[in-house]
Amino acid sequence: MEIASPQPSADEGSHLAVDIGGSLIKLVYSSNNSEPDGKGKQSSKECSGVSNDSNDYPVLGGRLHFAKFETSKINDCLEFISSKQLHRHGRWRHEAAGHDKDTIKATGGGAYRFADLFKEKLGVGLDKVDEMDCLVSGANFLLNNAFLLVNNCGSLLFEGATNFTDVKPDRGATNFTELNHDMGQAPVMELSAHWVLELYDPLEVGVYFPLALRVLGDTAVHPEAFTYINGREEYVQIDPNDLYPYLLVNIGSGVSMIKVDGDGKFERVSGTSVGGGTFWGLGRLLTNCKSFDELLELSHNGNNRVIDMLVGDIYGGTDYMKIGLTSTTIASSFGKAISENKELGDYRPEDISRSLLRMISNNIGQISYLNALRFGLKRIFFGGFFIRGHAYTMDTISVAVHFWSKGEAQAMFLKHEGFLGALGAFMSYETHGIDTIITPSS
Ligand SMILES: Nc1ncnc2c1ncn2[C@@H]1O[C@H](COP(=O)(O)OP(=O)(O)O)[C@@H](O)[C@H]1O
Ligand SMILES: CC(C)(COP(=O)(O)O)[C@@H](O)C(=O)NCCC(=O)O
Repeated sequence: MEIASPQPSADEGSHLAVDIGGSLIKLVYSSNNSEPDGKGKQSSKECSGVSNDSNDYPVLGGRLHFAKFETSKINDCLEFISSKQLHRHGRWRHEAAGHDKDTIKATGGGAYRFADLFKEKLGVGLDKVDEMDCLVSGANFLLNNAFLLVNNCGSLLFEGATNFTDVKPDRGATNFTELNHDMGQAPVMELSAHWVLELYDPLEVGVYFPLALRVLGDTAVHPEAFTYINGREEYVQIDPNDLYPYLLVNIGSGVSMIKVDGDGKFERVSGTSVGGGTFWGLGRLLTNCKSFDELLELSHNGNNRVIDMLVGDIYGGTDYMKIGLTSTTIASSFGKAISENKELGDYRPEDISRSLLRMISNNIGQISYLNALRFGLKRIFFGGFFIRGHAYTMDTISVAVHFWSKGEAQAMFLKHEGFLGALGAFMSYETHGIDTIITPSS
């Protein structure tokens, strides 16, 4: 039976795309209003029964919204779509254009698995888009557009920053001109691109909320890729003329490694079944954690050396430098568990979580490096929700890539890590509206 839904308001979603993976459902949808989601209406966080976290991304002429749900809670996701009428807008647009398409773009295995459920509950069909195509087009879009911003120094305007003193003065303060700071009006200032990169980090957006980006002269999307070295995120300026080839490693439930040579030009060159599903699945069994976040949180206070067998454990506390191994290098993940007379309950869940996270991240880093080496690729971009911007995960992956490649290959992480597929599906609409969203009105 179809879920009864309220009438949509004029300014809400105009397109919706879904990526239904083994673990999570990702939604990308646009709205025509430039107000942040939740202002005067129900935000995705507030929507009852919805266990998602979401963020939205203010772009010119509208907003792109990102939300995720556990795949096992698909009904919550359907309720969310219905409550916001996200499935209606694309359809109206199609109808207005003379195409009667009662479909929404969908990728991931769930586009097949749940097609009947979408039809039954929402009355829409799923127009399936290939998962690898979507990952690549989503990644290419983000990586290419980040550069446009970098290239447009001096032509950007921010409106609505409530307090300029909140803006970090040590970061490019000399590079902006305050154009208008009348208390009665929204302050407007001109910024250099570098400065915007810092300001526009979604992690910091809350500080400047409500913030709208207005661009004079060119497209603007915030930067996407960053390296994670010694605990520091460094944004990377990527020249679209020098973007390809690269290796895209998507760490979802499983891991896909894709060599990308251009728009729509790619080959899935490798993969591994030891990925995010392994960490969450094995971790849940071993620690009795109730959520992925709890398992990840546990790892913060864990010590992997309690369970991992180190080179020093085997070599009586000394290094094995002849082959480049220090005494603290992990010789065997979880190896200590065989040599001690201990049961699972004797180990702290924190230590188990830490060892597991380290083992899986390190393994993915090494396989990625080998595939980069195989094809002579210098850049590896990591996406997928396993990463979750988590310091230890990114650090382990970076160290694994750096250690083996001796700095020849660079590991980079994508800010919209888990939304590549959904974004790619969104962009597969013939008129997805992204151009109107990010192109400044004259
Ligand atoms: N809230 C969450 N619930 C479950 N898994 C999560 C969550 N956040 C991150 N993850 C991790 O992300 C992985 C899924 O990543 P994702 O890119 O969405 O892949 P998929 O498309 O296979 O669902 C999970 O296997 C898990 O390791
Ligand atoms: C089958 C998949 C493409 C599905 O994508 P996911 O839902 O995991 O994001 C992925 O799980 C995968 O690439 N697994 C690894 C399979 C292998 O190469 O061994």
